[in-house]
Amino acid sequence: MSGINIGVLAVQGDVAENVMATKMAIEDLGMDGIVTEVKTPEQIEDLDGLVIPGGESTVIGTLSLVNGSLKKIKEKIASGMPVFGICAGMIMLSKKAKDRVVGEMDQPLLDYLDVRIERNTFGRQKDSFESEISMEKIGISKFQGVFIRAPSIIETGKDVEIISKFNEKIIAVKQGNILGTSFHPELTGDISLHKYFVGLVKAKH
Ligand SMILES: NC(=O)CC[C@H](N)C(=O)O
Repeated sequence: MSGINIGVLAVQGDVAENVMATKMAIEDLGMDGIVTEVKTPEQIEDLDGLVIPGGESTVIGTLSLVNGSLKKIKEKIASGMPVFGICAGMIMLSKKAKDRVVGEMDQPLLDYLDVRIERNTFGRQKDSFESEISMEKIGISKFQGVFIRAPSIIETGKDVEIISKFNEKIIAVKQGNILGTSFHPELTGDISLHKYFVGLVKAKH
């Protein structure tokens, strides 16, 4: 069997950091695989897994809609491709998102992860913070959560597993092959969560 091919959606946001963390995860697991920045539907078609980085979800959504990659990502998720949405990436995966300040938003979403999200739950850029969190359910007992204009999950559907909470707020979830976090693992130097995701991709490969 050939190596795995993981893409990092390179529209906007923390792309390079996620390419690096995913490459390190593959290497650390002793696996054969490549990680590439992807933008177009053609590049997304060939992937075994996709990371959607944090950034600004309205920008990522609108640009992906315009160039046709949103539709292609939806098709790939429907066919079972594992996907890891980080912060804005998790917002992109959701069925419904509102903003803490602005309220209901009509922004392009992938409409897969059965959750309702509140954007900017923890405040603005200046309210960014770090805190130790835990994800026992997926075997990670200690992790440094980096929260930057981070969302939280305010409602979950029946197929959604809650992986972590911080101050009573849901900050990490899993639904089948879809993984989402409010925080930014690629900014910590700890690749355990990226390794977990690569494991999902491998299992599906
Ligand atoms: N760090 C991030 O990805 C922030 C997400 C951003 N607040 C949004 O709503 O899209």
